Amino acid sequence: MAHSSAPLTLPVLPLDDEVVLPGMVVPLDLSDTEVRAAVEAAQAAARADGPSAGKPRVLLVPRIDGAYAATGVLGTVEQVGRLSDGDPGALIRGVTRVRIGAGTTGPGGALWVEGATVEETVPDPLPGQVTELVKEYKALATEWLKKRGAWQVVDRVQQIEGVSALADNSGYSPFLTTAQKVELLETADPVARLKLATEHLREHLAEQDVAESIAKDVQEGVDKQQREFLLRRQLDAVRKELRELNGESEGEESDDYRARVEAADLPEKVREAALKEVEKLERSSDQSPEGSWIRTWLDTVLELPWQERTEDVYDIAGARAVLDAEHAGLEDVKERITEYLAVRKRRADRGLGVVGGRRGGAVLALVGPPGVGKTSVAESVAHAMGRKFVRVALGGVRDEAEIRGHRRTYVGALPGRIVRAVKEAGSMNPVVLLDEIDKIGSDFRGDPAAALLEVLDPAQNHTFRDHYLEVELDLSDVVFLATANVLEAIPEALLDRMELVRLDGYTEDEKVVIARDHLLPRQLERAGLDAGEVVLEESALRRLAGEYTREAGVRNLERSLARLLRKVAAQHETGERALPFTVTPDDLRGLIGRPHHVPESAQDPAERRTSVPGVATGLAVTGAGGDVLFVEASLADPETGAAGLTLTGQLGDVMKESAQIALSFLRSHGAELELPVADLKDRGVHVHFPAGAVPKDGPSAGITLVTALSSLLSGRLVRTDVAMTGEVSLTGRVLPIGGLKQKLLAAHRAGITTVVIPKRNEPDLDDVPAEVLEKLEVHPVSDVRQVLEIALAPAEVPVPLAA
Ligand SMILES: Nc1ncnc2c1ncn2[C@@H]1O[C@H](COP(=O)(O)OP(=O)(O)OP(=O)(O)O)[C@@H](O)[C@H]1O
Repeated sequence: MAHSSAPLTLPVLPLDDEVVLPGMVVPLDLSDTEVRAAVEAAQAAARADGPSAGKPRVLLVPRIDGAYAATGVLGTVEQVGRLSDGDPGALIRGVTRVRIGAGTTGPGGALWVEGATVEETVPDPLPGQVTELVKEYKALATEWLKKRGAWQVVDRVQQIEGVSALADNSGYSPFLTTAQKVELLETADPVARLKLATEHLREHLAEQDVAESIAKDVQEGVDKQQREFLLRRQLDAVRKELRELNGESEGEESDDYRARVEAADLPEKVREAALKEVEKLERSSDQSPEGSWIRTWLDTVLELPWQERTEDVYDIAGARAVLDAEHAGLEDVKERITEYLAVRKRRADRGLGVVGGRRGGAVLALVGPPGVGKTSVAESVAHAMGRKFVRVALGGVRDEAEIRGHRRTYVGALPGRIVRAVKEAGSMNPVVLLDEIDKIGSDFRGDPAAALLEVLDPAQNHTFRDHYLEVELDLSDVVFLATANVLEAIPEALLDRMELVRLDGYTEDEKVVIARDHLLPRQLERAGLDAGEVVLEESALRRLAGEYTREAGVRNLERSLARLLRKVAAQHETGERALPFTVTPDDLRGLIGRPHHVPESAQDPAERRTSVPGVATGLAVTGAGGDVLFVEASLADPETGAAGLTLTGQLGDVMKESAQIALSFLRSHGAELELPVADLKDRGVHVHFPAGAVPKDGPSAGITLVTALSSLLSGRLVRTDVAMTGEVSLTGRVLPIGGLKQKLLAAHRAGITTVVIPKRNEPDLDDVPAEVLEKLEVHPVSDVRQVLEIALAPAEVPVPLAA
């Protein structure tokens, strides 16, 4: 509430861009003529009024853009003197609002106006809202003052009583604009004025909060940057000193990836990707893990032979000569490889790509037992083509990432083996041997075979994408070869893409030639002996192959030769032996000990495996090539033994079933064969396949099982010199089997002279080397009864039946 009263006439003191509210005390500069005129007029008026007049009075009126406000403040001149800067000044106190009326210019140039003081009324007692308002204003003002560190003023503000005085105190606030202050001046109602003042204060505090938090953020950012900058400077200094200590020159640290990428001969897309990484690297700090990932990646990319390729030698006759020079025998294999090279050459001549698609024969797979020369034949292919050779061992690979790489985000990520192989080769068109492709597995980590399919597929492999590398790699010029021990274990889809080349193993004659022409010269060199210093008689080599080793390949033969030569070299060094030295079969024992493999037929009859009824000799193919395998059968005591069929020796399901079939056949047909099959009724049968640690499977032991059981029941021995292979049906038919060549080679190695084979395998005999067939009496049969006739020794031989 406010109303005007008591007319006054006072000299106007104009305030430019300044507002004084009642209660405020302000110093004013008297060197300003208008101010001085007003003050002097007020002083003169006071003097004229005599001693009771009180302090001189002026009317403080804000003047904005030359226009006076409608309300002013009556001010008393408290003091006249000097201001802090030495100018004459007056201290004026605002007292009360005055509404301005008409004006005239008076003595001394001062403007005199008439006015009426504005009376204010504040409700008493204060309504709750107003008390709250007072509290709020005081709280906000306190907060603001504290922020500015104006602690001494806080108490004064807290002590101000009266709504009007409190509101007018805000006139001191430096953040209020002149217009806002004029508004406060012209708001006569104290409660409304306090509301206004509170709002301004609240707004200002809020603005300040925002500004502060921005400032804080900015400051923190600046601090961090500064810290990082300083640390980097220190790091650089330390590095420099280290380099100096190590005698390196500046910049030798080949961190300059950008220059390296720019200088490298990279395909356009790869260069783009690499430069992108360089940018990332430049942005990242030296120590960040990302930086080190990027460097490893860039190193890999820079080391790949993107534009390197070797010139192909497409001289087919020359290639054949290389193959012949490096390997003895293996006629079929060399033939097949020569054809493969010839087709490649013709297609290359016509500008055609590699033969692709299913069964396209893009990949030659060399299949055969260990040590038959698969790896070394593959290496010869590379020689023959004039290409680099790299071997990728796949045995035991179960993780797709091994082939295709780990994503870069993975800790310790690496490119896959294919990319590593290309890097190792140093050319984009090497011969890559996928070794032991039959030994890849698959599990929850994905299917490596599927990744390999992509690698081998000519339709896809020109844009092979390794997860780590992320840029495409063209594998279409790579010649892929594969090796495997067993065909059955190669994943079907892969098998589909391969052209198989079989290496079944060597005959003794072939081994002798290989040993003489290839293994011996190599091992002589390894032992530091000159060619011709140690010579092995052919019969010595033959015994070495036949009695000291029993294998499809020549790996152990090579080892035995190495052992022998080391021994001779040592003897020569100690003066025990003069060189040159020709090794005869009789020298072997003294040099490398007793032979490990004596043929069954050469054993003392009582020592032979087949010296008791119930044991027959079978032929099998394992991962190590063909082998002879015995089958032992026994009958349990009716009193103590368990009934039924017991099988031991790590058998697969198919083999177990063929044991059931053999037993069922004898149960139903035994009587015709004059076998005491009644024994089978209540006595348990146990069949065991020795070499129990080697897993065995397949149906080809069928006729061996029937023979062993028949021998057991009849008490007739199985002939020691006979071995057999064939599946048997419930009616006694003999069904064909696989791996005939390997089996016959094994039989020959073991000193077997008679073999029984399924009639339907007769055509396979063409693959068996003539020298082996010459030494073997082969009986093709179609019925198991024929087998028994051949294999069981005559009944007259008196042997006690083992219970
Ligand atoms: N026909 C051959 N002529 C000359 N050397 C041979 C012949 N066959 C094998 N070799 C030699 O026998 C050794 C064994 O061969 P290699 O390592 O290539 O066998 P592999 O079949 O690859 O065996 P694995 O399946 O265990 O890898 C090699 O030193 C190889 O040179």
